[in-house]
Amino acid sequence: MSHVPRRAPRAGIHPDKSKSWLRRAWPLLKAHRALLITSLALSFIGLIVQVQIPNLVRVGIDRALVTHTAGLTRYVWLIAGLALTQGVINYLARLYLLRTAYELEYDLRSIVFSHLMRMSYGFYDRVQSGELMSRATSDIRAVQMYLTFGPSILVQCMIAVIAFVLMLSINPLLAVVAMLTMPAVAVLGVRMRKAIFPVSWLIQSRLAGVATVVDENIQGVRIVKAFAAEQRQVDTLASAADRVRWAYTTDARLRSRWTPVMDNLPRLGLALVLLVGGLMVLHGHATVGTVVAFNSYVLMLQPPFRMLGMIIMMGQRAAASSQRIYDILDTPAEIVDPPSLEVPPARGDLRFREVTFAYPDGTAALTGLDLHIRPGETVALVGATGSGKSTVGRLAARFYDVTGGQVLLDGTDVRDYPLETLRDRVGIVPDEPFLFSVSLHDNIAFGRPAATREQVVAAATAAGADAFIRDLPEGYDTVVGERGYTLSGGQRQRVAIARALLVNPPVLILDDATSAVDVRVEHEIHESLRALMAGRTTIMVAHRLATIGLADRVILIENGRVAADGTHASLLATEPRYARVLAASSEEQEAVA
Ligand SMILES: Nc1ncnc2c1ncn2[C@@H]1O[C@H](COP(=O)(O)OP(=O)(O)OP(=O)(O)O)[C@@H](O)[C@H]1O
Repeated sequence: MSHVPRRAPRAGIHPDKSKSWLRRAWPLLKAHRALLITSLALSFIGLIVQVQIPNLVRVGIDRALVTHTAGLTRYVWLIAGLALTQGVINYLARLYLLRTAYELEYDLRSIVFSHLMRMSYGFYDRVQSGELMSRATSDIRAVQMYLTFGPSILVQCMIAVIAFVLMLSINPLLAVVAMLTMPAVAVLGVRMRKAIFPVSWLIQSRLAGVATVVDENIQGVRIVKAFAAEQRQVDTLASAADRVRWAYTTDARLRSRWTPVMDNLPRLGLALVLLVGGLMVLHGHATVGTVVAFNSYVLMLQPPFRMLGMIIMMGQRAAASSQRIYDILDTPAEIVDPPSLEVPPARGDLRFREVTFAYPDGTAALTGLDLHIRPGETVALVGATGSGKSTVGRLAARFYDVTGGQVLLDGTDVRDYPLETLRDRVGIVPDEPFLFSVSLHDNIAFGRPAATREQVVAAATAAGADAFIRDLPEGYDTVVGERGYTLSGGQRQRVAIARALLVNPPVLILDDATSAVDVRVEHEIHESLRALMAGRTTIMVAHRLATIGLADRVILIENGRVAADGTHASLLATEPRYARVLAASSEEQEAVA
């Protein structure tokens, strides 16, 4: 996998939960202050320049056109020059603001994603992946928008103060008249946003609903077809799409009601200025240039007032979004590195001592499990469905921590190993392996990205994957996964085994990892495993007799503890429960076949 050098986030979120959301985000904002402040300062300077333009128009009209005391071109050039300057300044201000926004977004995304990667199995058991995706995208965007565009809008509002002061110095009465419509613009702007905003939320969540329906039905299209449920699923989509349509129509109705109001307020302002200003001109209390200039001010000042409503809503949304992001960041990783980093040399001795374990939702899975697996042993775990076999592997790799008792690897509690070392020593191949949408080489080298092609091929050969990979159009460079070549279940399992083998762990856990491979290939895999890695401790969660036959020892698990322990032959002879479990699982397999 190619590794792009990345920059670490410049700062984090303040860990103190009692602080307000903005104060917690402050370190992040502070880390980017140079860019943000430059952008705000530039936009402030740009606004000062902008405010000068109507004033120059006023002086130009009065002197060049009314009193003929100055030349016209001079003002034209001055105004053009100011407009150009303002354009350049605004260009830079906007560029820096957007850069700040995307830098912030990058940091937030890195912080959230790194945290998600640290979270343990228990966390992912509890949360919904769709919800996490939304937090990782729209919530981050909402916070970023407010943190950067919020200050920028506030700076734009300052234009109002500057312009008002300037207007007061020119004509106090007309200045007040020009500002008359502003409170109405601000109040109506807030009302408009309040009316429209909930509908925008609704649109977002309903669009997400449609996306989920589409996504699930495309992922599960084989099931839909198997049950000839196409029409029903189309109906499900239609009703989700109908909800989106309703939300959009409501949004359109609200917008078409509000937009004319908001658009006409400036015209009302213009009319007022023309009325009062015009009367003043007629009575000699104001100049024509003043009326023209004040018209420009009215038009210039309304947008920032309109945006006040937006900034309030953006603030509310950002507060809610930040809370959801903080909820993730405030969830501590349950499985973390221990303080002491002394570890014994790897031998592959695994011992479960009085282990009890319940999943985070309270389901008891292990209830006093005692088991010792010696270095180099191959052990099959056999038991009824739900008896706790997979859980044994998950605790050995410390995906979860035991509720009681201890899991010892080479005499040391797994909780005393640095996680990276532990995962190097305990390799686990799940029954439903996940492949990334990258090449087979990169999928196999996932745990050892620096591995050479020879090492990857050796691992694939041991896992019985080399032959079929070579037959693929692009061999090891074939891209698999969602957007690539589709492998069969058994082929995927072999790739996953190769991936675990490349790390060369002293303890290998095959959690039903060969269930989709036919018995002959399974035998080949185990033969090559045996030859290649004599001395490796292997635990197999096994249902098939053929798999069990490969084990030195069989452990019968019942209700989360060891019910019997011995060779296949001895258990078959002495343990009726073992015979019953085998009979049940072979019946199950026949039913599946
Ligand atoms: N992530 C989880 N959250 C909550 N309960 C779980 C979780 N995984 C497993 N369990 C429960 O823990 C118990 C033991 O599960 P485990 O997967 O270890 O059984 P198993 O023997 O491997 O079963 P199977 O042969 O069907 O794979 C079961 O009651 C199961 O429902």
